[in-house]
Parts: sequence; C-alpha cells; structure tokens
Amino acid sequence: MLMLKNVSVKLGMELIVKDVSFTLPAGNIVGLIGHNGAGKSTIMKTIMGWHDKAQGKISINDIDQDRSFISFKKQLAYIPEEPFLLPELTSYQHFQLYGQSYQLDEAVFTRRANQLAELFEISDKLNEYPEALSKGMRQKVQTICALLPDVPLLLIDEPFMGLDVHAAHHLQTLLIEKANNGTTILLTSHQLERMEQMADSYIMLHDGEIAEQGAMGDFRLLSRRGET
Ligand SMILES: Nc1ncnc2c1ncn2[C@@H]1O[C@H](COP(=O)(O)OP(=O)(O)OP(=O)(O)O)[C@@H](O)[C@H]1O
Repeated sequence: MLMLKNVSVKLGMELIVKDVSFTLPAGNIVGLIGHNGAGKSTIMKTIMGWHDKAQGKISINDIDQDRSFISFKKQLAYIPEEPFLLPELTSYQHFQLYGQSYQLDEAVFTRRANQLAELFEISDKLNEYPEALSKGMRQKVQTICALLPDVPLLLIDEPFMGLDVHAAHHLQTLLIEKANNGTTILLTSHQLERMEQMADSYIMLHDGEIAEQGAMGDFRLLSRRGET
C-alpha cells in the first residue's frame, strides 16, 4: 500500500536518504528504527512532501506522489515529532480544520473530536490557543488531529515522547485498533519496548540507508542476543 522505490533525499549539500526502497502492507504497524540522525524524520517528511526527492518514487495505493499530490495527501495523516500548530487557531479549530480537509461527516467529526478530547484529558482546553498549552497538551492536540480521519496511512514520529503514561497507553491502544481496521502505520520511536509490543515488522536505518528489515519477532531475538 505504501511503496518507496529507490528514494534519495538531499538536504543542503548532503545526501541524507540513500536509495531507500520498501513496501508496507495494509493494516501493518511498521517501526522505523535507527540512531539519532539516521534519516527517520527525513523519510517521513519526504512522504509528506515537505522535502523534495532527489530521485525515486513514492505511492500509496498506486497513487503516485508526483502525479496527483492532492489525492496522495488525502491518503495519509502525519504526527510530526514537534507539534506544528497554528498560533491563530484554538485546539477545537485545529480539529475542525482536519475534519474539513479530510471531508469527515459532521456528526462523525463531532463525536470523534469530543471522545478523543475526553480520552486525552484536554476537554477543558478546546478553546485555548497553542501558546496557552503545555508541550504535552500541544502534542495531544496534534495527535487528535491525525486520529480524526480514517486514512489508509498514518505516519507518526516519536508519538510517545512528551505524553503522560495514560495518554501514551491510550494512544497505543488506539493505534493498534486503527491497524486492526486496516490502517497502515509507520512509526519511529526510541522506546524499543513499546515498539516491540506494537509493531509487526521493523526497518532499521543506518546513515540514510536500510541496514536491516524483518519481522518484529526477529528483532526481539536479535536484541536479546545483544546483536543490535
Ligand atoms: N533541514 C535540514 N537541512 C540539512 N540537514 C538536515 C535537515 N534536517 C535534517 N538534517 C540532517 O539529516 C540527518 C537526518 O536527520 P533526521 O531528522 O531525519 O534523523 P532522525 O533519524 O529522525 O533522528 P532522531 O532520532 O534524532 O529524530 C541529520 O544528519 C540531520 O542533521
């Protein structure tokens, strides 16, 4: 469903992502693993179209990123590592913006927005602007935005960082539920234990190249033997 073919990305003068190819099947949770600076966020931002590709192809359900960018973008939602909110919109207005851009039915939108706000304990912050929210609260707003639509692909960069234990637990449960309903999830996390609990498979990056990939069960065996 998500396909990257020979993707390379240059930032400044440097080649950051080097000839990366992988395919993610529908309904799978895939962990993008690697040390700081390995290129995980760069790959996510390139799928989002925030960085240009130097070469290669990216498609979701056969919709090519270069050929029909708007249809391509409707196939995915992204939770970036750093919350990226608009200072002039309240929490609820952010939800509305997402609801509208993914053409969510009004009644479905209202029900989901309120349920998620309650679950993540920010119901009392719906009319606040980002500057009045803590970093964790801003992250919750961003997370809810991405969870609102039913998209085939979710890209999530360090989803648990900055979330309290309850929120992290709820998010993990929600993501597993989404995957069971057919959403493909590509996530990065340095919390390998959580990754091991959630992911079906992993892709390990090293200096912008795929060093290794396989089933999460194999990764567990390798890490127990101290080989990674
Ligand atoms: N806008 C940019 N311009 C130039 N270089 C960049 C830019 N963004 C990232 N880089 C470089 O690209 C490399 C990969 O960064 P990236 O953020 O993709 O790593 P990461 O695997 O997500 O790391 P982390 O685990 O620390 O989040 C790093 O060497 C970084 O310095």
